[in-house]
Amino acid sequence: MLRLEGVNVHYGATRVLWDVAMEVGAGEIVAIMGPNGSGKSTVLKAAMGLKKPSSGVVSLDNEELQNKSATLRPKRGMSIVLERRRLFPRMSVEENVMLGAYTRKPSEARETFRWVLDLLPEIKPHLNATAGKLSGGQQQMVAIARGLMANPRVLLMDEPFLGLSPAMVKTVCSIMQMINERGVAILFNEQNAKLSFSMSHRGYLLESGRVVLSGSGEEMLDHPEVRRVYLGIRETAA
Ligand SMILES: Nc1ncnc2c1ncn2[C@@H]1O[C@H](COP(=O)(O)OP(=O)(O)OP(=O)(O)O)[C@@H](O)[C@H]1O
Repeated sequence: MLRLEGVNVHYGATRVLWDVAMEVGAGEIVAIMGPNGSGKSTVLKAAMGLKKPSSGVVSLDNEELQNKSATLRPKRGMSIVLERRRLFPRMSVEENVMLGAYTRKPSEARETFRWVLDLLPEIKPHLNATAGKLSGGQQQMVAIARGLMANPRVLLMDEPFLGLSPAMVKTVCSIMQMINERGVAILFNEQNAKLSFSMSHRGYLLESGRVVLSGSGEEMLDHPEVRRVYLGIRETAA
């Protein structure tokens, strides 16, 4: 459904993505893993239309979107949960969540809001609280709720586990699986190889702006390069 083909991105004269090709099928969880600065966030921004590729194709269900405005994506079924949550700290939780529905009719938005609260009951008691007062984990849930308000078929998540406690990582991980079980495909990025690939159907390894490896989550975890460089496992000779 979501496809990137030959995507190149520059920041000024610096090229940061090199012919990136990726695909997210309906109902999949797909991870982009790679070290700091490898271009993971830029891939998501290019997919969402927040950074225009210098060349290449971004398509959703075969409709090319790379030259269209970012505001079309939510209407087509794409939504993003941005890194470090990017909430409006002085607005209430409910106001922040409802911002995710800016392209929807009020009646549809109300219905999705009920669905979102069903899925994320943890935020219910905080709806009137100021978003900036919540813990990091709670804020991440609010950000996810806001992303879901567009009723996406594909949800992009930029470093969803950044700065969370191990317990909260587990919670967010199971929320992502729950969202996925409701039929929403997820493309997310994360620096931890074990976490990325153990919870995804497929994964990509990005290094210096290039896709250097791809495969099922299991294949990625078993790959000698991933094991050696990212999992720190030294193979012993037989
Ligand atoms: N707005 C920008 N202007 C100039 N260069 C940028 C900008 N945003 C990112 N870059 C550069 O592009 C490259 C890729 O950055 P990106 O944030 O996509 O990587 P990342 O893999 O997501 O890294 P991290 O895990 O640290 O978030 C880096 O070299 C970064 O310095």
